[in-house]
Amino acid sequence: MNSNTRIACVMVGLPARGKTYIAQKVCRYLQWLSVSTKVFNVGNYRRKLHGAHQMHSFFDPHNTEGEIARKEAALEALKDMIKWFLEEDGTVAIFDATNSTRERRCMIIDYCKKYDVQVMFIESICQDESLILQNIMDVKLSSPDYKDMDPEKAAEDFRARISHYEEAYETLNEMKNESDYTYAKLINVGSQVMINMIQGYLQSRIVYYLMNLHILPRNIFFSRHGESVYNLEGKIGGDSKLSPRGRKYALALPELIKANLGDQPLTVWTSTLKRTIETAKHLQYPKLQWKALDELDAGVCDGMTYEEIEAKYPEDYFNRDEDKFNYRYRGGESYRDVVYRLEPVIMELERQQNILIIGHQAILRCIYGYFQKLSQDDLPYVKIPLHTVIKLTPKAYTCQEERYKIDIDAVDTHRPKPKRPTDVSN
Ligand SMILES: O=P(O)(O)OC[C@H]1O[C@@](CO)(OP(=O)(O)O)[C@@H](O)[C@@H]1O
Repeated sequence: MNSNTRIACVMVGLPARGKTYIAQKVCRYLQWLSVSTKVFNVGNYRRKLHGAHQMHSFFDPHNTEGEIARKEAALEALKDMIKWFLEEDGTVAIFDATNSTRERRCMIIDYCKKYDVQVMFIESICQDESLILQNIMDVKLSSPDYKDMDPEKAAEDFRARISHYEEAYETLNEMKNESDYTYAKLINVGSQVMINMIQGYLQSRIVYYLMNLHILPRNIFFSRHGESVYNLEGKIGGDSKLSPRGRKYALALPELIKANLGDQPLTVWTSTLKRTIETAKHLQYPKLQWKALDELDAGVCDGMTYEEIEAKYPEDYFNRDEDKFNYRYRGGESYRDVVYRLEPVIMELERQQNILIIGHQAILRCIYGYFQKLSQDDLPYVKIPLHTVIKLTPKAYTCQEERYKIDIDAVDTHRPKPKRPTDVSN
């Protein structure tokens, strides 16, 4: 990938079409892959410049004052975006606004051209009235625009705002001077994607990701394998079997899943290692083994205890705690390496509905970190205990989380981040 690549993903579409949802998802996906990415939400600039409580008339295309004010907000956001590219070495900016007229899109293209920023439009079209309504209820009414307002009045005002935008809305159209624009048009998120002039690696990754997104309700379950013989002995890696308590956990798992899911369909994903396959043994669902889900490779330290590593490779042991995300075991992997190898798993997870992943400590940390937006500092230390099922339910912009601990004892394999004496300067 060319390190000078700068891409502005410019959202297009009427209000309440899921643009912000898509913007946030793409941002998270790229940040997780260590691509420097940031969302610029023009609504926030508008509120900062012109106050939060603008009623629908502000958005009327015949209201010249409102028109000027909205353009001003867009320009402010554009300036900040360019500043971010230049000063903070940004790679992908997501410009989140309606950008619903050709004039506005033309202005953005001209502005970005000057700074050698590629523009990729992402248009979201939604024809499903019930989804639009749900979006208004779930997201828009809690926006700062409608703080302390009667929800019915707020919904009415928001609908009037949409009508104003509808009046002026021009969909991306290759017949109307937009034939050389780079864009992806999403119709009813998850059902149809049309693309034009996509170029380069990053743009195609983004399009592929957009093609896999859906907004159907579903649950993602995570469980580590039951306690393994190596866990009991404090050894890392390896391919050991379950301990007697681990086998008990495997027996108890189906009931917990059934109690949560009822008769809904589910697919179980495991790694290719014995301890996850054994844990999935009693689950009566379709199963899939992924090599990509195998535990972080500890290289020369595989099969050792942390104490043995500290004694034999003290420098490595220290370095790992200094920067656990980037530390790569000799002949093995780092958390960063694991994130890259899990990319196809995330892509497939986005496409699927109910999935249970029976995985490993480091692997589940990386996948959980994607959904819960953990930083690279926190991700390698997050607690994913044995004999616990984590259920994630994706919501508008967050993931609701529940944890179910099965009452079967297991060792604790979590090592907290060691506290180093802080630098005392006077
Ligand atoms: O990154 P740290 O915190 O060492 O955790 C990863 C380790 O977790 C372990 C257990 O200590 O996972 P698992 O139980 O899946 O075998 C090791 O195999 C693995 O090296």
